[in-house]
Amino acid sequence: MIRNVAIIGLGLLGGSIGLAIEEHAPDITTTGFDRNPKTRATAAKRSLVGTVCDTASEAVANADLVILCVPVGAMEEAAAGMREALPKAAIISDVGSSKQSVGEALAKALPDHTIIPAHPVAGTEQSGPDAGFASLFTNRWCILTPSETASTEAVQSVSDFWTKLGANVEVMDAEHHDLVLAVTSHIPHLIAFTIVGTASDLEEVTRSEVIKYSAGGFRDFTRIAASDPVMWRDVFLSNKSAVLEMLGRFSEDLTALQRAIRSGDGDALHELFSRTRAIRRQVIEEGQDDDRPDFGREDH
Ligand SMILES: NC(=O)c1ccc[n+]([C@@H]2O[C@H](COP(=O)([O-])OP(=O)(O)OC[C@H]3O[C@@H](n4cnc5c(N)ncnc54)[C@H](O)[C@@H]3O)[C@@H](O)[C@H]2O)c1
Ligand SMILES: O=C(O)C(=O)C[C@]1(C(=O)O)C=C[C@@H](O)C=C1
Repeated sequence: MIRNVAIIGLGLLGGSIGLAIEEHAPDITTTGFDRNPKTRATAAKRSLVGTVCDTASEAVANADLVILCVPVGAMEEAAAGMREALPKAAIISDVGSSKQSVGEALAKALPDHTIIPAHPVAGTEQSGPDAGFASLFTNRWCILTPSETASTEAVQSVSDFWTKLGANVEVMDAEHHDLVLAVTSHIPHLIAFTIVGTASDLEEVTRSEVIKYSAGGFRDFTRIAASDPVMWRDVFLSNKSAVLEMLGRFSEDLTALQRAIRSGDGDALHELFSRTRAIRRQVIEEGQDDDRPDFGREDH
């Protein structure tokens, strides 16, 4: 039974977890720490957690669940920094977007603790302590990637915790998670970063034209391409092999499309676009789309 949760990193994810606990599980007490003093001040002002602490050690001292909500590349350092202050029975979890390297980093930093890595597949392009909101995880997947030897009670506790916050929980092998998320999240972001970068580098089209005519598809790409640079740098560096594997497949398919356009093969284009349209319809039918008008969450 989880009663005290410590949240390390009080940005979009950490703040949203704090607010979601307050809304859905107010009997759980929350403490939090962020290494940025300005973030700590905003977190206190917005009451993202019950107590904002000045050190990670203070934040974790009474925790039975510690959730690391820092960029993937900062997980090991953040975990090692609180080692001495951690209660022996505390479960350590995280929200990192890649799982294999984070699981390894946490196990290395805290070899004597129970580690249950997690990835709530929910977010926005916003970051920082002003960006969090309580409903972020409602009806979203949260994927747990425990090692084969992890305690089933600890997996159940973390699963129950995320269910309380409104998420649907799935348990998966970390390697498989990284392959799936490479294609459903990481490469889509890479494509958005690339296309927005390409458009802004064009000599024949002015920057003001790019901004002025960004009403349709490109606008959606600019939202994704506005995502946090530190977070995404770390995602690509930590999920290198799965991203490169999926990028290889993507490049082959792109080359085939290039050939179809060059040779005027309308049937090939029509066949692909019909297939992708059917997938979109399935995504909507299965409730994986929340019909945000421009896929944005500017209203939060
Ligand atoms: N943004 C998303 O859409 C999304 C969705 C799911 C998972 N994630 C994952 O969640 C994690 C956090 O992402 P976010 O969007 O909340 O980022 P964010 O930038 O909003 O927040 C991260 C916070 O961590 C703090 N921090 C960095 N290093 C620290 C350290 N050593 N100790 C204490 N605090 C530290 C930063 O000051 C910052 O406030 C990342 O691992 C990311 O991959 C993000
Ligand atoms: O909706 C968005 O803005 C997101 O990018 C969220 C998104 C995703 O790709 O689905 C981004 C990274 C996370 O690890 C999980 C969720």
